[in-house]
Amino acid sequence: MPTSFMSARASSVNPEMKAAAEVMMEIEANKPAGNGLVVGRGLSPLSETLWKEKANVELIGDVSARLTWKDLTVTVTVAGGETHRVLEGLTGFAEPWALTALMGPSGSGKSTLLDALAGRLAANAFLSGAILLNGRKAKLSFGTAAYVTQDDTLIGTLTVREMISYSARLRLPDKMPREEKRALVEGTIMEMGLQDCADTVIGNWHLRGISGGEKRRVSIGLEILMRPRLLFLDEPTSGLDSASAFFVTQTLRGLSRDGRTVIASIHQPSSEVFELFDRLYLLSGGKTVYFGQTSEACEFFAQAGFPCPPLRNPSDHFLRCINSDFDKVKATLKGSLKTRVERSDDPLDRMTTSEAIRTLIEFYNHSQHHYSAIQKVDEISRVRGTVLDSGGSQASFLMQAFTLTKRSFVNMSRDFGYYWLRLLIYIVVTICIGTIYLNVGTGYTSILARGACASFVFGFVTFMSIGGFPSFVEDMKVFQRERLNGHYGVLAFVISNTLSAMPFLIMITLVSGTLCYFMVRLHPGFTHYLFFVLALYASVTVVESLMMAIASVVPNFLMGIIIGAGIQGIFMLVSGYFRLPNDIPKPFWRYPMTYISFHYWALQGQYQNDLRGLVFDGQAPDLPKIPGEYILEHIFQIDVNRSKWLDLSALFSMIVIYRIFFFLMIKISEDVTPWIRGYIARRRLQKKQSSSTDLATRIPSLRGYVVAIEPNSTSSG
Ligand SMILES: Nc1ncnc2c1ncn2[C@@H]1O[C@H](COP(=O)(O)OP(=O)(O)OP(=O)(O)O)[C@@H](O)[C@H]1O
Repeated sequence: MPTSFMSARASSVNPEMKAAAEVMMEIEANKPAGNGLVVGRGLSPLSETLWKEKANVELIGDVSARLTWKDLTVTVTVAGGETHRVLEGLTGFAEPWALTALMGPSGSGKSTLLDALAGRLAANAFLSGAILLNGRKAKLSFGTAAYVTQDDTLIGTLTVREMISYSARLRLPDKMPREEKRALVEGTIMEMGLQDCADTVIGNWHLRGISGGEKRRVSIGLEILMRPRLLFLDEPTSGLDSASAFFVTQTLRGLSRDGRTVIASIHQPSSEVFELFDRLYLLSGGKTVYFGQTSEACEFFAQAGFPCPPLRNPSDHFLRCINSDFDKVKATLKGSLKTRVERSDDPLDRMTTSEAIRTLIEFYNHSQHHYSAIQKVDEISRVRGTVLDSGGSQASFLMQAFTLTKRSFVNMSRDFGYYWLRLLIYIVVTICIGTIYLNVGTGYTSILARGACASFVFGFVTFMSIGGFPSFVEDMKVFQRERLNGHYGVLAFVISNTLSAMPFLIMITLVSGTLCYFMVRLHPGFTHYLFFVLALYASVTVVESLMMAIASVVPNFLMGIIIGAGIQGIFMLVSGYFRLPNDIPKPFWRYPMTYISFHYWALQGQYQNDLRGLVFDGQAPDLPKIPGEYILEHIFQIDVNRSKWLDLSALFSMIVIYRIFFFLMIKISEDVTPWIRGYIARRRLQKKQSSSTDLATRIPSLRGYVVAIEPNSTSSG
């Protein structure tokens, strides 16, 4: 038997091992296809039974995902440093061949539980407890698990088919024939019932596109395309009509029947949809009300004293029993409904929902469901299964970079606001510059006019690139969703983002630069024209790169624009126009700020490009002519020994530096930030534990509680 498929830490001929070997032989028979795409069905229900009997063995080769969580508690820090427990001591599991529903009233913690399981908690949340995948601690983001979040972050200018096709090309192996890829895409479109809108654009602020429910189905389709081993869905049926909700849930059930592990939070399923779920996890106020077979939930509620009335949808009944948000309204109406309440045999009419929830939680904690959940979690956790590799992209780096560049280019070319409106504004503004400085000449006053014109072009015209920021923020949102689901790497994104914008930036700067150059009649000669256009292109690209780097840190478009504008304002101040270079206060403003400012390099280069070699009139007709070199050195205080091409190189280097910075910011937020947050969370927990130990030493009766807050803790994120 190949060692990659089996590693047993038990003696060679014990019965456990024999059974495990039988399991592995079956896995071997269901081995994934040779193209590397995991299409195997995992273990059959027969093997599943065998697997259940295993314990304390290492089971390698079974590519299905068994997720367990034990004593999971999530605490968030709210305003004023107060902490608030969102989830409290949850224990449960999710297995292949079973579709698990997470249900509960709004605010009960469904999304938080999914986020915690998927390793995507917010920065102010930290968790304690153990989450294990196949008996091991695992990082579930970046492709190991797929997650369909509540928001549909899609590219509005693409059609449904294009969106799914690009996604397929980004993730499927390069070697897979086009026909097969197309078949997968079409299959997904069919599964999600999107045939009728497959060629309709998704829609954005200026394009009316598909409906909200269709967007939801596209989001789900994008994730089920690769048949992930572990799939989380946050309210996949919200916004869908009952028929669509049924078919979508049926697809998810089909996926689970294929050996995948699927957990979905769901709000208000119809009885038909509800029956499609195998296991139900009911939450209220962050606590478990019920976890067990869906088919046994009604009996559980009946035993707890809350039988589901005939002809009522069980899920409606459960949610009515555990939603305490309207207790106050009920209390107010109690007087007017007195007679009805007295005659009613509904227990909920005779107690508040908070009381009902307390009763149910208490009942669950002492129920067989709870004990068997704990037993099952221990059983699954003991078996150390396969370390699931990232189920993300199987496409090569080049394929990812090429597809992303193409997709981004198509998106930009269709986005009116992104480039076309900007191109129009650039043309209008440069025509204004051209008419104001028309044929500037070489008179005495033109010296100042040329300086002012260059300063306006490299200061304000480049500043207008900030207008692309809202689109960058949208790009970043799509990137974050796709990246967390492992669709492609950071480098491929940064490269594609740089390349795809190039044609538009060249077009914008070529058109506006040419208009400005010839209308103002700057220093004649092709190299002078080329330098001017290249410096303009480099400056606009630096601003784009700077804004993209800001978008990676500040994903809010208003804050991003304010920060970007502030940075550019500071750069302009030290560019050498508003204050001459030698007069800029030292050391901070002169060094390093002038050298960091791209305006400084652009202006220095353009001054040289424009003035060197020209001769200007003196202040009066009888005064001698002034050579450009003299103006450069003595009026604009420019180092004439430095080549203007060096200034241009500095500008191009800045593009590279900002792009590297952009790359690093993403990597830091992915790798370093969670580590720091984890460290802080551990420190906080340790502090809490030591203060509890102090208390317990002083008050012996508290000792038992100290043990209760010592579960092995993991950091958030
Ligand atoms: N990072 C956070 N900071 C502050 N509060 C939070 C945070 N995350 C969750 N909460 C709070 O925890 C509670 C549970 O939120 P969660 O989004 O998990 O609920 P939900 O059951 O998914 O609700 P819905 O069905 O409305 O989406 C809410 O009261 C929410 O405000």
